[in-house]
Amino acid sequence: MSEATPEIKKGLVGVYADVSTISKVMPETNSLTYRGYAVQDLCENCSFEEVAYLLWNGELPNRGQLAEFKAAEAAEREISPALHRVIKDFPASAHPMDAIRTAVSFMGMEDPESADVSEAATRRKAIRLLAKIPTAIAAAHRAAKGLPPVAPDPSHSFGENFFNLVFGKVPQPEVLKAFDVSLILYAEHTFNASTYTARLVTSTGADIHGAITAGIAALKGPLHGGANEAVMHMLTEIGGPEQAEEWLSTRFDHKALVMGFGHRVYKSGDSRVPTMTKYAEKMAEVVGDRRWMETSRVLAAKMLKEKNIHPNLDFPAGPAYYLMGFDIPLFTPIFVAARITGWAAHVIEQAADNRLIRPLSHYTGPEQRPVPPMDQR
Ligand SMILES: CC(=O)SCCNC(=O)CCNC(=O)[C@H](O)C(C)(C)COP(=O)(O)OP(=O)(O)OC[C@H]1O[C@@H](n2cnc3c(N)ncnc32)[C@H](O)[C@@H]1OP(=O)(O)O
Ligand SMILES: O=C([O-])CC(=O)C(=O)O
Repeated sequence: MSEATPEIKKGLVGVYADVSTISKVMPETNSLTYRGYAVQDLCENCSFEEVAYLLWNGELPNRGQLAEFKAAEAAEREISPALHRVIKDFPASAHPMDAIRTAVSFMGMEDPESADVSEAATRRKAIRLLAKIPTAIAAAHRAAKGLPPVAPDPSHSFGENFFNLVFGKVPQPEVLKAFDVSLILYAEHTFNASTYTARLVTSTGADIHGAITAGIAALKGPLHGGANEAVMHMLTEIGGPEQAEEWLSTRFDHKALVMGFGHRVYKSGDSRVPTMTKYAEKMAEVVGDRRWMETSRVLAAKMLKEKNIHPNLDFPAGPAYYLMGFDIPLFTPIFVAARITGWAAHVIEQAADNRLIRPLSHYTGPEQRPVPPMDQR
């Protein structure tokens, strides 16, 4: 006798899986707060380091707390000679997301507190991850190009350090500000797929390096963080605003996805897009190349008019990073460098009030049957 099919929430659409005090997405007003502060307000008034502190501690830091936090992060930026050696041996063709996923897993094996899942140890490990992830991303990127790594400079801010590690120099203030804004916007977004992955791993009692390794694997997918790279591949394939309408019509004819559009939660606009677009426009001005923003404008207008689908954060972030000079395969690793803050906040929250995450599946395979002898199969 077949059982009645229970209600299945495919993709867990609309399911509340837990409570959280970290951030709030309000799709009805296209808004987002971190610990109660509007993300736009944080972008205009805070540095990425202040936002990282906020996510991990629940309140913005005062001057002394910020100085202490920045010093703790700056002191942990070096990666070990063993990790440098491993990175040098990565295949040059490896995707940087696979490189940083492997590097974080390696950092877990080296971490002196690897097996300690107490909150105090997890917080110390989170700082080490925040500090070392840019060093590993940049070392792998440069090794794949046959370049030596650049040593982290503890006198640099988080953003300055990232540019210096990748390019060996720090850009002008407008570029640094746009980069910092992108990190703040990418830092946290409730129970998205990668954060939920990190919480699920944490729910088994596993350590933060395991949770973040899994989070990075989930973020790489083109339906999630990988979309910021896909957006730029799409824009370069289109070539310019003149070709954008026709290119999009062909996508519609093939019922193909258009990268950087749509969102599971926001259906009438992603809270972060106006701010990121403003800073991507500034990058276009700084570089003196409006082609990508013009192409984006044509695509967004036609998507809205014909499909009623809005862009998500990856849509303006892609061209912003391109205009800052980053190679396309570095875009999702930059997302990792930012989202480690949100992931770690969720790891800490999950562990503090944990219950193993284990949903049910409704079986629709063959009825129970005996194993036939080999000569009857
Ligand atoms: C930081 C981030 O992770 S933001 C997300 C980044 N991802 C992307 O940009 C990839 C492209 N977008 C998508 O694949 C999807 O919009 C997702 C995965 C983000 C959300 O998926 P869902 O919530 O399952 O989509 P949703 O149910 O709202 O889709 C509704 C309809 O719009 C269509 N749609 C949604 N997004 C797109 C898109 N980007 N291009 C074309 N059609 C789309 C769906 O195919 C669906 O059509 P249907 O009703 O004819 O089947
Ligand atoms: O919330 C989501 O599903 C995806 C997203 O925008 C993010 O992780 O920033």
